[in-house]
Amino acid sequence: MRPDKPRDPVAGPDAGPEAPFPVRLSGPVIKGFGRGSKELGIPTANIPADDLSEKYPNLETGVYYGVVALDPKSYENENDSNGKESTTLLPAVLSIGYNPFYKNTVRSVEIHIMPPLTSPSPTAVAQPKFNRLPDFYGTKLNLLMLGYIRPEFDYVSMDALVEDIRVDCEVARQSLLREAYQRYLVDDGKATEQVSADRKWLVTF
Ligand SMILES: Cc1cc2nc3c(=O)[nH]c(=O)nc-3n(C[C@H](O)[C@H](O)[C@H](O)COP(=O)(O)O)c2cc1C
Ligand SMILES: Nc1ncnc2c1ncn2[C@@H]1O[C@H](COP(=O)(O)OP(=O)(O)O)[C@@H](O)[C@H]1O
Ligand SMILES: [Mg+2]
Repeated sequence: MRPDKPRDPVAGPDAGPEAPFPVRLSGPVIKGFGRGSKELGIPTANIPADDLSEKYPNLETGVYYGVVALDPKSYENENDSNGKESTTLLPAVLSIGYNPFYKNTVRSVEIHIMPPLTSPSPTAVAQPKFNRLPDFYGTKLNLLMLGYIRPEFDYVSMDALVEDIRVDCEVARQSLLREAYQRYLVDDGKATEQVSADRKWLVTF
């Protein structure tokens, strides 16, 4: 169960991602158990977890934040109205694990894509409206994980799970708004070679 104590507003060092981050994951968006949108009102794009243990044998289960890109060849976003392919980088919060509340027996990677940091946050309020995009099953997704938020918990109720995910969205947002993290989303001209290489990886499909 979740420990009964207040949550930190940000996660990870202000100076920027600390080892093992950034962690790169990618894969096609697959079907999950169909609970995210229907039961929780929180859509999560699931990607295969198969190669995790080989690529990152020490990666803990838990909740993380980072940046995602969707392959523009199969996913059109609002910047594509002129027919030109472009890739938008978006903030994300995700869980990797067994969803103790649902007692899954296989590990899953579930990514909730949030609105751009320049838009008002829909989860800053007690009655949140989680971000919803047109479906993009089958689209290739690149994810750069930048920090760890918390372990996965079981909960006394679905409302308690939803409230904790709402707070995760806010923690992810506040964490990514810090300069050393925001530069993965927006080119501020101050990116190091490593940050530029990670940004380039994100938009390469
Ligand atoms: C940010 C975030 C945090 C989550 N934390 C937990 C958790 O602590 N415990 C849990 O059982 N499930 C957690 N989940 C997983 C949800 O239960 C899961 O997304 C839901 O079961 C939808 O599954 P589906 O994609 O297979 O439909 C979390 C999901 C997200 C996006
Ligand atoms: N903000 C979002 N973040 C992630 N996926 C979203 C979002 N908005 C819409 N989707 C779509 O919803 C699907 C996930 O919904 P969900 O109810 O979790 O179903 P599933 O159990 O199949 O993963 C994603 O695969 C994607 O196509
Ligand atoms: Mg899902």
